[in-house]
Amino acid sequence: MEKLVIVAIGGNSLVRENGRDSVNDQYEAVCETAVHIADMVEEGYSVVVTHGNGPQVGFGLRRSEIANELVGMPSMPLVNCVADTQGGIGYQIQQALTNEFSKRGINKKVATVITQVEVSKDDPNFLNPTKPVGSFFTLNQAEEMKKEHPDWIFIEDSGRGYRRVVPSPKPIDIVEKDAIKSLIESGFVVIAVGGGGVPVVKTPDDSYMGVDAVIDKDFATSLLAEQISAETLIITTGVSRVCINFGKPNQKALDKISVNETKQYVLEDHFAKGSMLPKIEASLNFLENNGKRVIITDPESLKDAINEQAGTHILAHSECLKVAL
Ligand SMILES: Nc1ncnc2c1ncn2[C@@H]1O[C@H](COP(=O)(O)OP(=O)(O)O)[C@@H](O)[C@H]1O
Ligand SMILES: NC(=O)OP(=O)(O)O
Repeated sequence: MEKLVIVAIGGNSLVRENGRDSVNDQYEAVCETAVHIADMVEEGYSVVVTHGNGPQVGFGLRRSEIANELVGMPSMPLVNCVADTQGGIGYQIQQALTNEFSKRGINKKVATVITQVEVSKDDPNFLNPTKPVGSFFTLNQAEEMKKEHPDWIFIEDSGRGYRRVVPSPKPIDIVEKDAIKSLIESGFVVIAVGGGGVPVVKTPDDSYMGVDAVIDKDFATSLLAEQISAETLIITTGVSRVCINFGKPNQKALDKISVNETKQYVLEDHFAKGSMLPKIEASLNFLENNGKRVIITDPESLKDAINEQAGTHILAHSECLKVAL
């Protein structure tokens, strides 16, 4: 039986630096990541892919706002912007993987599942927006924009600039989990919970209804990993390893750490809110709910990382004991 691995692709890792952030540039980045995912499939892993949408959902929301401001087009609710990014990025990953598999003669089919993710309507995060979306701005630019749009909230994002934030409730259930499981069991490489999933709440008559928010894809990925009993959770992002003292002269990259060490680093405030902290919290959730190992790395290091030659590895307690023996 193939080992089940879930790989989360960061939304920022698909947006190129130096302004190369068109849809075509993003497809190029997706194709590069597809090469590394195909390497893992060739090594015999059963792979589920999830992805972020932080930059892309912000771009979509802004496009809709500008069209509304300039020509009065009806604006697009945030929840629909999320669904659009799930379809748009899922399409690119699906095509890139299908082409890569065909080029290498890998006999695997790919399917993207439009995934609704249930959240609680009473989640306190609706009142305290924390999820950065869209472009990065200077402090001056953010202050100018705030004059025009007093209701927008900006935060500083890991030394990279200022970004708008939107509410980010915690995921509590993956509505399409059974469909995802069936596809995995039938041998598909499945792409799911894109952009953290389309956020929905249960109504009093037990129906689902979309809500305006962006779920953190690391939390949604960790929940999906738990619900499909994945062995390994891999989070790819812009750095090859997680660091302590990040961005300081005494920055140190982490290679292999235990759950307890990780918790200690969280208490010491080593991981930035809205960027690295959710990845770490999602990793701890997974490991405390029967997950075996988490790897955080950049897409280029995927193959080496799964063979323990790269990345930051966070190990469940029992796995640490195995390493020590
Ligand atoms: N302690 C840390 N170690 C490594 N990177 C960190 C740390 N704290 C913050 N970061 C930043 O967080 C980024 C990852 O968050 P982000 O770009 O928001 O994720 P995503 O790739 O999911 O879009 C890294 O590329 C790095 O710039
Ligand atoms: N939805 C989400 O968490 O996206 P990013 O990973 O791009 O921030």
